[in-house]
Amino acid sequence: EPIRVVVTGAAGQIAYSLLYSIAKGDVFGKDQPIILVLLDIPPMLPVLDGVVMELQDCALPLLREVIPTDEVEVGFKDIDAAILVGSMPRKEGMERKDLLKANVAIFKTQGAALDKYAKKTVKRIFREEKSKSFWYKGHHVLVVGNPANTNCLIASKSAPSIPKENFSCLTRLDHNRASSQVAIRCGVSSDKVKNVIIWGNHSSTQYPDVHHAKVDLHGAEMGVYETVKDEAWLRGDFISTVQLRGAAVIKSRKLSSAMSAAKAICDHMRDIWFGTKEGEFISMGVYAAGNSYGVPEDLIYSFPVQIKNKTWKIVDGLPINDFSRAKMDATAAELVEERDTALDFLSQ
Ligand SMILES: NC(=O)c1ccc[n+]([C@@H]2O[C@H](COP(=O)([O-])OP(=O)(O)OC[C@H]3O[C@@H](n4cnc5c(N)ncnc54)[C@H](O)[C@@H]3O)[C@@H](O)[C@H]2O)c1
Ligand SMILES: O=C(O)CC[C@H](O)C(=O)O
Repeated sequence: EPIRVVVTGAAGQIAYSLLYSIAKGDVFGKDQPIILVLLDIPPMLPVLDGVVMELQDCALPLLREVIPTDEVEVGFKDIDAAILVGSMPRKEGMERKDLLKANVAIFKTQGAALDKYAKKTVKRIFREEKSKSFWYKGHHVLVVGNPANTNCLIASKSAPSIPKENFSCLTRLDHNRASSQVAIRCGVSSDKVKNVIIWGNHSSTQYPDVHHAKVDLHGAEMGVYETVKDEAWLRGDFISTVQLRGAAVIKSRKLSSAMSAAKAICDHMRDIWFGTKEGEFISMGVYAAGNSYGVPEDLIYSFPVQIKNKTWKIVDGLPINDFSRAKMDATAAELVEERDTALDFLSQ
């Protein structure tokens, strides 16, 4: 049976890099037929037609149907996975939270539409509770549009019939950036670095943490701190490079990142579908309720996560030193402020 995957902002630049990878089986598997639903706003329908033509012209065997639309009831009907990209990107000099007013309304509307039209698949979700950790099976809504954490929280709050655990936001791009910076520094390929963590907000307050990360150096697994042997870099330029990378790409390209964002979306969704590797964790923004790190509960906060049977679980019990604690709290404080501002906008 084909699965139905909706991508919003389908006429935009991230979607242009993303749709081919999804349609050729990089995300949901090489044997999984797909119906791609492309949602954008009415003025972009002519552009969507061009995207449909190109997808057809790729002659991809797994792609059974492409449905372009500007209607949420068509876009979200019976979906198995939703990738919510559609929104405004920031320009040079803006912070991601400057997009809050413009974008948060989109995610409120789309959360409500998911609640209404995506119900059939949502009912297939079941929930199993294990002490403090929660495991869920089900279909997934990934929020990419910025400010991604707060948009995700608002979409989820606007979809009360969908469990919060079926929503996540993209911090995998930051995770990949952190892994790659460490790999370059150690002179290894990026697949030799595992278990970096992005804590908190997909913003310049995010905390890229390598205290628990490992590098495979010629077959020997080593801690990143002991391998890099440069605490000043790890606590200084490494962190700021990852925190400010989005802005650096905009400054250079005059457009926000798209190829790397699309790759990160594929990594994120593939891990939801197929699980994370044994002994490894990845970063994603998830609902903070029940976390063991003292992060305020009513936030979408990026944590280290392991995924099995399409269900994610925050990795508990990692020791947190004072340096990390302060940074984790600072990014949480920003998220609290963003949430309250967003709720304020939406109530006006
Ligand atoms: N979380 C991340 O890591 C990450 C990474 C890169 C970009 N982003 C964000 O992703 C978003 C999209 O970036 P882009 O470069 O593709 O932008 P873009 O401007 O190229 O494309 C955005 C598309 O969204 C469409 N759109 C706007 N409102 C919509 C709505 N209500 N419903 C459906 N579609 C709508 C636009 O018409 C446009 O086609 C931005 O907010 C950007 O900041 C997030
Ligand atoms: O706003 C930006 O920073 C650009 C898009 C994305 O969030 C990124 O991290 O590259």
